Amino acid sequence: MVKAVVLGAAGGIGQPLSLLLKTNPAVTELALYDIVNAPGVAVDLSHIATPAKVQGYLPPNDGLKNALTGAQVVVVPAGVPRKPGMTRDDLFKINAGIVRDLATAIATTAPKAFVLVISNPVNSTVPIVAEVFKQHNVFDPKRLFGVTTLDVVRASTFVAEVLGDLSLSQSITVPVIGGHSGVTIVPLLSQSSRPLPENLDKSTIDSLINRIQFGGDEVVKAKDGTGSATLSMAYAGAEFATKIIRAFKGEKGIVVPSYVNLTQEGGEALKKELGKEIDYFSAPVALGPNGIERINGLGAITPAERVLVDAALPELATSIEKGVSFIQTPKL
Ligand SMILES: NC(=O)c1ccc[n+]([C@@H]2O[C@H](COP(=O)([O-])OP(=O)(O)OC[C@H]3O[C@@H](n4cnc5c(N)ncnc54)[C@H](O)[C@@H]3O)[C@@H](O)[C@H]2O)c1
Ligand SMILES: O=C(O)C[C@H](O)C(=O)O
Repeated sequence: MVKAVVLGAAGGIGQPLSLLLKTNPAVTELALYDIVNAPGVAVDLSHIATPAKVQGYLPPNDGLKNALTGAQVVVVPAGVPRKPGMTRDDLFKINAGIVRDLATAIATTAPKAFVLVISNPVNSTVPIVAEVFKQHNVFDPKRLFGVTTLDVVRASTFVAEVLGDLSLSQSITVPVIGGHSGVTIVPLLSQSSRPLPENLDKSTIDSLINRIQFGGDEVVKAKDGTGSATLSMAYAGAEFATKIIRAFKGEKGIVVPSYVNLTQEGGEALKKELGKEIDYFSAPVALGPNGIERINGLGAITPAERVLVDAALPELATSIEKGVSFIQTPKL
């Protein structure tokens, strides 16, 4: 039995993500919570002929608590998206409080659930969730994930485009490490499961890296003020949730990049490799029934990739500190 919960289920990501979770036969219960429209979305999805029993919840009458009760997996795409000209960090002002309040509800109602954070800025919202859980003495780093899968999906697609054959995209995996914004997104093209041609010129490689790092801006610009990536994010979020559920149900050998807390198996070794005392980083993690079993290291990265990692660290550290102090600093 797997109960999955989507917080922010009526939004641009929430609706298609809920649809994809409803089509996952491993999900037996699907709870959809939003401050608006969730019951309608739930009734609509409930007519789909798959096992999950779907229920929608709004804030009144303990809606959030009832949605979360008994949850194994909680996916959080609640919050505002970017408009052209904004950075993800510009969303902090609104989304930090939303994520804090939802994390408080998860910590008190479903503290053992796997929490998958999509709301931006991910580099700060994941530390926010961790600090809230610490305040409630229920923090387990193995169960908290920043969803960076869209960067991985983009890397597969854009590499396949460079290779001139989109049909390759589903078989190409490229580890994307660091964090989830601009220069903190570090694709390790040298570790692509399908090597790039050796004679590829530097400007093609540089623009490929730049496109993966700023793929989100490409969508924000194209949507022209109406939001950011929703459909590709729903696909990526469902892919990630499916892997968490498969590992939870006992499948072995699943390794996925995710933005995680480094106070756990493999974290110290990774910090040594990074050469920086940092508490969160996106790296490939090995999954098991209790969440993260081990954080993997960087592998054999090239000197050029090392430059990208070094460039990511200062911004990451600032974003982490911003999230942590949002919870730790007493409000006047
Ligand atoms: N991690 C990633 O790769 C990634 C990718 C795309 C978007 N995002 C982020 O995901 C978030 C959502 O994007 P979207 O396009 O779906 O936005 P959206 O505005 O379409 O949907 C957000 C939903 O959250 C709901 N919401 C707001 N406050 C809430 C609360 N307190 N409790 C429950 N629900 C609440 C809204 O009612 C809305 O339905 C944004 O912060 C965006 O930046 C992250
Ligand atoms: O770009 C955004 O603001 C949304 C998301 O983080 C993305 O990468 O598409």
